[in-house]
Amino acid sequence: MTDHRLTALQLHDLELMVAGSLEPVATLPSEPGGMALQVPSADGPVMLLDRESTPVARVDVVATQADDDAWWVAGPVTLLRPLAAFDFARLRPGASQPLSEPATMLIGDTAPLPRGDAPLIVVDTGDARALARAVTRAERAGHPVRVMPEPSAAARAGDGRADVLARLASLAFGVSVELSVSEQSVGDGIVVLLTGLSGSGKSTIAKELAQRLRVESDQHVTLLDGDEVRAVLSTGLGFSHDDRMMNVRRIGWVAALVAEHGGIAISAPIAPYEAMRAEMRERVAKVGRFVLVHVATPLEVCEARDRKGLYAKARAGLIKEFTGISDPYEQPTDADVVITEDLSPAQAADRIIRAMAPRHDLEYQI
Ligand SMILES: Nc1ncnc2c1ncn2[C@@H]1O[C@H](COP(=O)(O)OS(=O)(=O)O)[C@@H](OP(=O)(O)O)[C@H]1O
Ligand SMILES: Nc1ncnc2c1ncn2[C@@H]1O[C@H](COP(=O)(O)OP(=O)(O)O)[C@@H](O)[C@H]1O
Repeated sequence: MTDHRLTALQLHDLELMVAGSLEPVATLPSEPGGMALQVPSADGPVMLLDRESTPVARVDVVATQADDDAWWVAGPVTLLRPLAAFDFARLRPGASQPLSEPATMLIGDTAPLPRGDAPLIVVDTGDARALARAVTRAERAGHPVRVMPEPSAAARAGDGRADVLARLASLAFGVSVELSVSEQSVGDGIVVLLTGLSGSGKSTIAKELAQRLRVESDQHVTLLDGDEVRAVLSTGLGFSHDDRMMNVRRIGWVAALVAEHGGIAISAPIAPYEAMRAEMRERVAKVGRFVLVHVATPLEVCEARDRKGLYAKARAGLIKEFTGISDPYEQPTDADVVITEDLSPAQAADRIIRAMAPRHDLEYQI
């Protein structure tokens, strides 16, 4: 007897066999479909162990194929005990809720959601976090959702993967299946720059935005916190024209790096000068998208808020070169989004998210 610890996808194979969507037979890799098992020896039956090393099924080997110093084995699979529950069990094959058709299957982390409330099929690739995010995103958008466990055969199918998944999903859920495909590329990175006076609400909105995107987007989100930037990245810099230019240049450099690697960077410096914002836009445009958000709370409102007492000090001449009082704030004329003070931070985040997804604005449901 040989033990074989199943991979996440091979566990899906068993799940589909139990649900009746896959033949209950292990196959050789040269045969289409089924579970292909490579084991160190081909003597006798193979015991299949789950992720906790519990024996869950047995393969009675009827065919073998040598491969370097291992063997591929094939034969009927017998389930020995119920499989441990999979994530979102209620949505998986075998849970037998009828689905209206046609259903759309999302392939890839950023596949656009269809309009309306058409049923969606999310693929479980074995990444629990990605699955949770995809299901949450689709359910929040009001779609009935089912989860299709990716079988090992789909992963082996190369370019044919999407077709294998669609065919099996159609079988598993009894509906015709359309595909919505996306593959994330480097150019998907985004930099959001929130600019505005001190106290305008940049940090509050930036935090709200980061929180929302961490749930709704499949991209990694980096919040370049203002205080942290000044304390670490720009330590030693003050508020002279040149120091501010350098501060925002550094923020732009880090943010562009995040975008270059496919992430979302959110930054919220005052960024008072047109030239520094243009420089950041130009730098980011080479690697991803740049979204300029003007938090346009008027000076009187910011000054009335004066949370840190800085405006009072600036008025009293105790702080020199204070933006809006004794240093200029050059109003942006090229903002992608303008946030007025009548919007709540949540409404402001909504607007920004819409502006971030111009190509398929239903990708982020608001
Ligand atoms: N002279 C002067 N002018 C403007 N702001 C001042 C100044 N001195 C200190 N502070 C505090 O520093 C925060 C602004 O830093 P930033 O890095 O965002 O500014 S800049 O983009 O480099 O212009 C800003 O914080 P926020 O209120 O969060 O905007 C101020 O609290
Ligand atoms: N609609 C609003 N949007 C954002 N902040 C608001 C709003 N209304 C009131 N505030 C308050 O204004 C202050 C803005 O501070 P902050 O977000 O730190 O601004 P900034 O980062 O631009 O200096 C916070 O105390 C926040 O609670």
